Amino acid sequence: MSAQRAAGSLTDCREMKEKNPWHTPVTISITVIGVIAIVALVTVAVLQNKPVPQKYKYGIVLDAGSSHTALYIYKWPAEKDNNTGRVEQEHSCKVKGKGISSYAETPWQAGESLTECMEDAVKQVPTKRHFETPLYLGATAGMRLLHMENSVASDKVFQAVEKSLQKFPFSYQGARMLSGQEEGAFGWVTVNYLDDRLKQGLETTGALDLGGASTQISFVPKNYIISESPSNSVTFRLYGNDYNLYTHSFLCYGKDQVLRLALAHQTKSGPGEIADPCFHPGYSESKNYSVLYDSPCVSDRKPQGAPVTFHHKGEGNFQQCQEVVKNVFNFTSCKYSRCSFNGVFQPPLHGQFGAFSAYYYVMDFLNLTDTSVPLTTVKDKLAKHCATPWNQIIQQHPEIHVKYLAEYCFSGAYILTLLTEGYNFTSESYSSIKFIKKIKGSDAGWTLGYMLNLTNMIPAEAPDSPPLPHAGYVSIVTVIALLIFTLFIIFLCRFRPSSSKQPQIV
Ligand SMILES: Nc1nc2c(ncn2[C@@H]2O[C@H](COP(=O)(O)OP(=O)(O)O)[C@@H](O)[C@H]2O)c(=O)[nH]1
Repeated sequence: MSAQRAAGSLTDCREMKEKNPWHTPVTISITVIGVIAIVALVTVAVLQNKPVPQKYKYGIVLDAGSSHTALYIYKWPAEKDNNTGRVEQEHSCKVKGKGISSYAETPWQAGESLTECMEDAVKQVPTKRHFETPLYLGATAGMRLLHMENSVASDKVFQAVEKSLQKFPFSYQGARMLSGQEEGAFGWVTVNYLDDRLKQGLETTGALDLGGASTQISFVPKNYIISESPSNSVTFRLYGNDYNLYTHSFLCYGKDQVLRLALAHQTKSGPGEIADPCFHPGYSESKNYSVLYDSPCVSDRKPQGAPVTFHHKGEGNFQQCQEVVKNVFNFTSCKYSRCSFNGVFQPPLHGQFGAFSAYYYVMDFLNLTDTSVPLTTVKDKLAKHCATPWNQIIQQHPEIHVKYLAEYCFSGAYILTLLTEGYNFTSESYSSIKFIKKIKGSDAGWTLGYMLNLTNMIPAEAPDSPPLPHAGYVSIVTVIALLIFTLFIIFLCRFRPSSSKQPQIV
């Protein structure tokens, strides 16, 4: 029936043209005007909503760690309101030499050490963006220890660093010491931001950071009773979601300071020689006592009348090494419902964890980043590594810094002990840890979270998203315009002839 009707109306249209010769030009004119109107409408829609060419903003953060300083340049789209565009790491630069806290006696050198990476940053950031690019320096546990030891010296180091950074054409925002709690919390923000967990309100990932002088654990526990230890809690409201984060930073439990603690513990028995199970058989070095005890983490353990040097000899025994490492933890006192170690409150572990910094360096070298491998196998592999003679290790890895190479057995044993005995990861929950260096091209660490916080780049409430993306908007306008035009043509065909036929009827 409808096909017949459609055929009928087509015949009508044909008849109409034949009977009304003036009708064709009118229809053509209307059609042309209609087409022009639609083209104009769609052009306006396309141009009005077209994204402007991508421009970027930049931010620079210097991570002044205990062992070294690293500079990170971040970049994000400039046209997003309130800087809410996705932030990515654009570039990084490792400052040559040691951390700024090692320049306590020559503070000006701390400032000077940053010059090369800063000059690199000047080249990396487009010149017209220099003056508006914020520049931050955050110092962590190395400077915390120097401050404890000698606050005048740490102030001088900060002054020297500040003087040096202000010479560059960026918007200098200050150099300051981060608290352990900030270091832990911003590491957690970085990991979850990069994984897009915050914006989407997904279950968050815990953050495990192992530095040279301190180590941090941060995660959102299940059924967390904050009042049990308020100093371990940080609350955030991000993208409209509330987070009650547990975080703790263990000063002196970074891998360099723990090595000192372990050695200091062993020198108690006899100061002339340390037969160390955590170093490879055949390893033999003469070391300086004053260097070993030159840290507030161990200074009170220095034996009376110790000689100037001691002989550090490797034994390569993983089982014994584990015992040595366990001795640096205190598991006896806990005034809370549960503790990790040294009387520090820790709620039950919950969710997945990302372990970065030295966790990654060490486990990656040892080929142990796969946490689906049973813990017993991990320990067996590490025991084999520890028992390998030192000369063989050097021969097998000529490209690796000897200091790092000598310490992997100790560091591996420390990491496993810290995770299992310290934080209570079991053979089952060990697989919830992922050893990571980067997430989507950006380094895992506290720096990105620190900058996101200081530049207000993570809003407390979820931003209003535009109702449609640009392409969607243009498509809808086009479809609606075509629909109106088609209806208009149909209307013309069906109703116009009847008025032109009337005079004939009359
Ligand atoms: N094996 C290895 N260790 C590293 C490397 N870079 C840094 N480390 C060590 O890893 C530990 C942590 O370094 P880092 O994350 O820079 O911590 P921070 O200096 O305390 O902020 C320190 O003991 C460093 O000596 C690396 O590339 N390889």
